[in-house]
Amino acid sequence: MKGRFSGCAWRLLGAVLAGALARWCGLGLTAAAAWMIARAAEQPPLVALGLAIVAVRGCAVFKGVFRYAEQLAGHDAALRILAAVRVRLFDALGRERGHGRDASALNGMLSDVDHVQDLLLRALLPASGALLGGGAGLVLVAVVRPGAGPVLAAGLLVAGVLQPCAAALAARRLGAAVAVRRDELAAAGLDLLEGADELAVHGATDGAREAAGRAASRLAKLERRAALVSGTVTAVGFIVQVATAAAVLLSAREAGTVTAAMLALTSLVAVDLVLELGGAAQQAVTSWPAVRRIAALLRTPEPAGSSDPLPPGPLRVDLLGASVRYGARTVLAEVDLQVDRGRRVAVVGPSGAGKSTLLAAISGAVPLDRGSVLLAGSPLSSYAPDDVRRAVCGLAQDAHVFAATVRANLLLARPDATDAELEESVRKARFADDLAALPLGWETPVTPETLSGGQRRRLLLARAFLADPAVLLLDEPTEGLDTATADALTRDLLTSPGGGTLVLVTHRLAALRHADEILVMDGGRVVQRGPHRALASVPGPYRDLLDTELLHAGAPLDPAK
Ligand SMILES: Nc1ncnc2c1ncn2[C@@H]1O[C@H](COP(=O)(O)OP(=O)(O)OP(=O)(O)O)[C@@H](O)[C@H]1O
Repeated sequence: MKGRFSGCAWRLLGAVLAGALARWCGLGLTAAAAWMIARAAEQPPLVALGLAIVAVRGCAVFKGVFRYAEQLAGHDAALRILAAVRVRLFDALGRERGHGRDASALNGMLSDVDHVQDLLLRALLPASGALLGGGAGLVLVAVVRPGAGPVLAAGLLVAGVLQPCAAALAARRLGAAVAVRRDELAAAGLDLLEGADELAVHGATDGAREAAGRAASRLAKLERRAALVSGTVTAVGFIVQVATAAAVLLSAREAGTVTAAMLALTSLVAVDLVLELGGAAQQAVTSWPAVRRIAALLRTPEPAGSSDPLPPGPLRVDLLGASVRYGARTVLAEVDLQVDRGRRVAVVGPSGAGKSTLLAAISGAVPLDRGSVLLAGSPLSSYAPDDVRRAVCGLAQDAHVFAATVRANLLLARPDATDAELEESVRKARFADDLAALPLGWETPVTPETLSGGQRRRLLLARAFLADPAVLLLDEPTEGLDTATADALTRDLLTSPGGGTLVLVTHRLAALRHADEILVMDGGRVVQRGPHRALASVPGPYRDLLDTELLHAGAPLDPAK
């Protein structure tokens, strides 16, 4: 991969060189043309203009050739770099597996990659061309008329430093504000489109439309301001350009009309070249944050070269002071957990207690802020990520049903599963009746939209059973089932022989008397732990949850029995 980047560096250097040559030809063309026109006014013999004529033709031709070469080499280098960055980005994403990224975050990342291209083609190449071109103009003027050199240098300084700084500042301030307003408008538009039915039902369509209108006018106002600032910066650049050329003309007037005209026009072009720095600075400011995000992601450490093999059968899981943070918020706080091989642990607690996060921490799908996860006594990182993925999995809240047949959706977990194993998995997951009702049975094509929430969950549960991992993590597997079926399924999970080590997140407590241990979580912490009988017999959060469940079921509050 390094070789691929260094190959791109050479191409990029070639593009910079071609860009510089194109600009030097442009300067040469202007200087020669200006000299030729001014000299022609003196009506010399044609032969005196011969060299200038050749120079004008030559510079004009080569300017186009070099410009083309610059574009070709620049785009070639940028596209190669982009391809290499994308490959590395997907590798890095694979390594950090999930880590709280959703589809829109991934889309954002891919558009970040496009900024790498913008930075190269719209900032780096124009900036290098501007500096090399402007510098060459200065050298030419200073050599022909040393006195005019400082005058042009002053003009170049204003055009090449102050103007880009002003442009960058405006891009930074207004660009960020415009992005916020654009998001606001997009969100308001989406609300109007996707929530049209609900808005109509509640008579809130006009209000939502007005909110979107207000967001649109706020954006338009800001964009007008941005356009005004950008126009002002461009106008100032133009004034600096003309003023510099006039000042050079004045300072060189004693060198004769021909030389003075040539120097003035050369200065005009030199400042014009340097003014490209304004656009380059704007682009750099816009693209830099995205490029930094990409660079940070690419720094995700490569997996260790060698990895331990995972022992066969159910595996022991240990969490040692595991903490997870999302931004400034701690959602899992120093959780300790030991689950021996083949043991079955249930996790309960109110919504937002951190139960799903705990499962994600065990599987390594979210990075720990502090603490560690051990699998069979060794840190997760000591095993190959693919081995961990296969050994520690199950049913996550955001598990996906693929647009394929029921059979294909299940075989994804174990392509070599027999029909008997497939049938056993759907029976255990209570999906058999749903399957029988499907028009083509196992061969029925399904999508996330064609199944009900409960059916989707049961199909995914069947897939988790079929996978039969060494550590089975189940997040609310009984969601969408009636309470009797849900309790029967939970009881099966906790009592049937075989299977891997189980960590089960559930909100139904009725069948938990069969669990080896129950963890009660609240606010990211384990607030109570123990077997059902012990927890149910003392006042505390578990007893409260149990009382609530029994009250809802209309049963007497005698949970310890
Ligand atoms: N990707 C994320 N970014 C930011 N905060 C998150 C993210 N995922 C979860 N959280 C927050 O972490 C906390 C714990 O979430 P978690 O999903 O683990 O709770 P839970 O106990 O499983 O809840 P529920 O029973 O409702 O599924 C919640 O407050 C949630 O808002």
